[in-house]
Amino acid sequence: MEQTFIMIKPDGVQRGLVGEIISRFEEKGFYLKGLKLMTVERSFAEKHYADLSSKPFFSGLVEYIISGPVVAMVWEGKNVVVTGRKIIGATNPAESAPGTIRGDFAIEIGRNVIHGSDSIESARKEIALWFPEGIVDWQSNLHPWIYE
Ligand SMILES: Nc1ncnc2c1ncn2[C@@H]1O[C@H](COP(=O)(O)OP(=O)(O)OP(=O)(O)O)[C@@H](O)[C@H]1O
Repeated sequence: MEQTFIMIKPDGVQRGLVGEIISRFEEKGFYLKGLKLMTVERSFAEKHYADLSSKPFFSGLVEYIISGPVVAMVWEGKNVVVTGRKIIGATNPAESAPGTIRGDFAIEIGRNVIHGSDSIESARKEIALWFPEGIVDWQSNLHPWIYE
């Protein structure tokens, strides 16, 4: 089934939003397949955000991501990449709808609490980068209650 990479950024961890964010994905019906709290090196953050290296905010973005621990996760489910982005909300919290994570918990684009892969291909690359050891293989007993 489809998988996505979700990262709770340092502000989300510092602000005690880890449980709330995990709950939103769990309650939707997605399955948690990988989870770890970690700090990342500058070079690792630069690799994760390599596509944005030419942007003027790139160095500030990297400083932000390495400023404290992050929670790296893999979530699985039907359409989880697109639906995960909807749960997260628009990149700029000023434009994120209420009810989304950024709409409910963030004000500034540079402190927007959470990252989610923007395509199936990005998800594949990001999961390989963040979980080189692989992820846990398990199936939820709730599956028939969530899927037709
Ligand atoms: N103009 C900006 N100023 C400061 N930070 C920015 C700006 N634009 C984007 N960012 C930061 O860079 C991150 C990556 O930007 P991108 O355009 O890939 O948005 P996104 O895909 O919604 O976010 P993410 O990749 O974190 O899920 C944003 O989440 C935000 O933290």
